[in-house]
Formats: sequence, structure tokens, C-alpha cells
Amino acid sequence: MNIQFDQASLSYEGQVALHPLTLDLGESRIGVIGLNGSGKSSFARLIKGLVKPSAGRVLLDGLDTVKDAKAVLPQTGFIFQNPANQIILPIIRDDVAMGPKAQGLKGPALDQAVEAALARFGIAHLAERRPHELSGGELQLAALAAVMVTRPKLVIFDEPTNQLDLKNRALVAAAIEALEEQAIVISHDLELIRAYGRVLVFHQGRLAFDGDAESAICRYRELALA
Ligand SMILES: Nc1ncnc2c1ncn2[C@@H]1O[C@H](COP(=O)(O)OP(=O)(O)OP(=O)(O)O)[C@@H](O)[C@H]1O
Repeated sequence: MNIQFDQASLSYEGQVALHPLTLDLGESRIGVIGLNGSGKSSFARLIKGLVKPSAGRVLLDGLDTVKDAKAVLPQTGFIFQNPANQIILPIIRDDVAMGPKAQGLKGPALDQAVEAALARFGIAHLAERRPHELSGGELQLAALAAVMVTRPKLVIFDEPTNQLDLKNRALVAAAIEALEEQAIVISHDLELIRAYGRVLVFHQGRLAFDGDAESAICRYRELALA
């Protein structure tokens, strides 16, 4: 999917979170790094249409995230830092079924889609569990299954490994790596984005670097230590 920022900016109550940004992205893996409060989540939320640009436009495959929201926004999935905020229903299977149900799927086709999504992320054995009976990593995988079952073209991860121990981090990192779909990954976990073809560095609401991962990490380190 082609993601285009056209002088898009975002302010909260007059405070600028993202200065006007013009950018074209089409890579299958895009990393986003930067200090706390640098504008990374604002950037991601604009793409998913969770917030509207204060000025300018964000286009996904040429469609405006505000004017064409209905057509374009289902094509993007969003994985939040804390999956507990994302999994709403008491049983994992039901939560994964919610999206395709809303898209009109029912009966055996619905069951099949849910089974396939659970199996895809290796959590078929957790289908009948409640969210509090899952580890942090398993919860992230459940959130991922619930998002990917609706077949988005693009999935955005907002700090997906932030609250995870090394074992769960490895689980989630492997699941992201195996995705066929396009992914944007915001992370303070630099290892996660080290192999990505394109990494954006945000600083004080502006794009401070856009290029290969190694150079992006160097730039981020300079900014962090300045
Ligand atoms: N809902 C909001 N209301 C007011 N200000 C906000 C809101 N969300 C973010 N901001 C402000 O916008 C700026 C950018 O925040 P943003 O969440 O985009 O940064 P971030 O790089 O994702 O940070 P972090 O790494 O801490 O998640 C910050 O100054 C933040 O305080």
C-alpha cells in the first residue's frame, strides 16, 4: 500500500505533535523510532485515521483517510502497545471472531476464518482462554490474530514488545517477521527494526531522518545523547 503524507500535521489543543510532513512510503517493512513524545504515535494514528490531520492530507493508495475513511480505514490494522486494551470480549475465540462477524461473515466460513487466524499465530490451543490467562506475548499474538483475520493490507504496531520479557519478545518478533502483509513498526526496541529497509526517525514532531536502519539508529543515538 502506498502511504502518502501531504503537508499533514497534527496539533492537540494548539500544541503541535507533528509538524507538516510530506512523505511517500511503500516498503513492506517500515520502522519508526525516536524519543518519547517525538511524534511517532501521532504519525501512526494519522495513518490509521484514529485522529484527523489538523492540516494537510494523509492518503492510502490515493484515498484520503478522512474523506474516504469508510473505504480505506478497514485496510489498515493497528496493534496497540497494551493488548489488554484491544481484546474486548471475555473469550479469545469470540474476540477474534468479532471483526469478521462485523464484515458479514457467519456460520462455517466464520469458524474457518477464526480457526485459521488462531492457527496462523500459533495460538489455536488458547482459543477458549480468557485474556488474563495469557502471557503478555500470547496476548499480543491474540490481538494480532484479531486484527489480521479481517485481512488488512497494512498493519501498524505501536511499541509491540515494550512490556514483554525476552521470551515473549521473541514470540512477537517472530510473528511480525513472518507477516506477508506490509507493516509499520514503532519501537524503542532497536533490534526489532534493524533489518528493515526503511526507518524513520522522529524528533520534536519532525522527521529527523529517513533511510536505512543502521544510519537511522546512529541518528537516533546522536539525538538521544545531544
Ligand atoms: N491526546 C493527546 N492530547 C494532547 N497532547 C497529546 C496527545 N497525544 C500526544 N500528545 C502530545 O503530542 C506529542 C507527541 O506525542 P506522541 O504520542 O506522538 O509521541 P511518541 O513519539 O509516540 O511518544 P512515546 O514514545 O512516549 O509513545 C507529545 O508532546 C505528547 O504529549
